[in-house]
Amino acid sequence: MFCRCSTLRMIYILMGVSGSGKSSLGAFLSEKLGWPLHEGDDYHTQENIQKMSRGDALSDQDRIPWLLKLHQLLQRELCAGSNALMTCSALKHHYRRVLLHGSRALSADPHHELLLSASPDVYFLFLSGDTSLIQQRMMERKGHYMKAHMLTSQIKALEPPQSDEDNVLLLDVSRSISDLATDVQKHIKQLQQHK
Ligand SMILES: Nc1ncnc2c1ncn2[C@@H]1O[C@H](COP(=O)(O)OP(=O)(O)O)[C@@H](O)[C@H]1O
Ligand SMILES: O=C(O)[C@H](O)[C@@H](O)[C@H](O)[C@H](O)COP(=O)(O)O
Repeated sequence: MFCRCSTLRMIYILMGVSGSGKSSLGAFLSEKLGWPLHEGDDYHTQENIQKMSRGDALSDQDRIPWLLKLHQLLQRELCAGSNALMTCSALKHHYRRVLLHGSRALSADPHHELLLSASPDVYFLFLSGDTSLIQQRMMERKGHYMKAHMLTSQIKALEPPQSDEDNVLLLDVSRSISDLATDVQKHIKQLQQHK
């Protein structure tokens, strides 16, 4: 259950395929806003990391326990009344529901109204754009277990947020990190005005 209090706080989940810029934008925003950044990849099991390092895509079974851990972390931040940032690929609609609603999303009817409604204070920043640009950046990225050829399976798994997910800000990966951060800051201002 999400805590509801009157203090203004928000959590952004930076989502998108590997190489889309989640960590880069997350680190930039964390520095600029002074908000903590939780790197979703830090919560993967060793088995998941080893699997991805071997070049195998994760399955739903691999990801669900990871998403439940991230859900708990989100809840702790919300209950503490903190602003925070989190990176998480959150590739599928179901994964985003698990992040927002935890185990309730596993047992409930997927079309249940509760699960389709936006969760207050939690927004997704969806980094999306040209596949060849992302692939190029992954090839140039040094020392990461996720190699560029894994992008194909990431894109195959991706279910871009549709209109029933109205808690999403779309960000184009071709833009500079500082321009993307400016858009996020504008979004924060708009939310503050409407609180
Ligand atoms: N908007 C951007 N402009 C230029 N380079 C970027 C941008 N976003 C990410 N990169 C670069 O692309 C690579 C992948 O970004 P990263 O933040 O690691 O993605 P992710 O966390 O989604 O896997 C990094 O080397 C990063 O420096
Ligand atoms: O759901 C997944 O398949 C993983 O979470 C994946 O999307 C994630 O991208 C990797 O953990 C690599 O990490 P980077 O996103 O930092 O490349």
